[in-house]
Amino acid sequence: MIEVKNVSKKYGRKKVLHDVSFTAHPGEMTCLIGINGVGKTTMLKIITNLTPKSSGTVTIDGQPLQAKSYEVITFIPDAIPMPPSMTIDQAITFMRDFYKSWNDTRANELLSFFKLDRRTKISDLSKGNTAKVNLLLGLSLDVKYILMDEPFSGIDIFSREQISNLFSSGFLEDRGVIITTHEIKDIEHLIDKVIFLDDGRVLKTFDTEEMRISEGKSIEDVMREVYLP
Ligand SMILES: Nc1ncnc2c1ncn2[C@@H]1O[C@H](COP(=O)(O)OP(=O)(O)OP(=O)(O)O)[C@@H](O)[C@H]1O
Repeated sequence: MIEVKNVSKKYGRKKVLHDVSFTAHPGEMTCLIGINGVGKTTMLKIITNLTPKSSGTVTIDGQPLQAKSYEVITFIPDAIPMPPSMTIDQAITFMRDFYKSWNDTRANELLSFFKLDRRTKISDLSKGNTAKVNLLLGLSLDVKYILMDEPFSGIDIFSREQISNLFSSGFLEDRGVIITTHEIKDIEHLIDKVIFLDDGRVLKTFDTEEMRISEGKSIEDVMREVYLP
């Protein structure tokens, strides 16, 4: 389990996260929802130690993040972190050399799922295909927890559909996923737990299935109540 407890973050004098607490579990998709600038990316970067927190604690399976944690958790940023001059194949080789947890079989499955040609240069890919390669590089690591920052941002409806199909097709297996988004339409059916953020604060947290059963509400219904009172 990933446990975020009373985490606050300041950039200079600006406080961007206020006492944020939540948990994310293996086998579940936890979604951080909020408009641009509420602190979603900062939260993911704090969990993976890419940015320091000002206070609070983060533990992964009861342990604070340490160098070997990168074999259990990965962060997929909203833009591909590889040079545009690389081919997909070179990016794969880089990842394979760098990470012990790299899984070539999974990478090959993803290449065929997305119908990508490994000889293509990243600079020659469409926005949608760039997003798919970015996901492929992260999802091909055999890690227990995957953090994804806005995987649907700025891509066409067909690419969004294909990525959403991938998420529901068993590729995520029993891994724990934390995903950020400001539009839940494409993945609403896949989300187990929701954390609404506003201005760096948790507004509401709920289990989607429980909410559907007890109050008959979808995530979008609750969103309207929370953000448009
Ligand atoms: N390195 C930084 N230095 C100073 N301020 C920053 C830095 N990174 C983010 N911020 C500020 O922190 C706040 C939260 O940013 P963050 O990127 O975490 O939000 P977000 O919810 O992910 O937004 P988006 O959906 O636009 O990515 C914003 O006001 C942003 O301008």
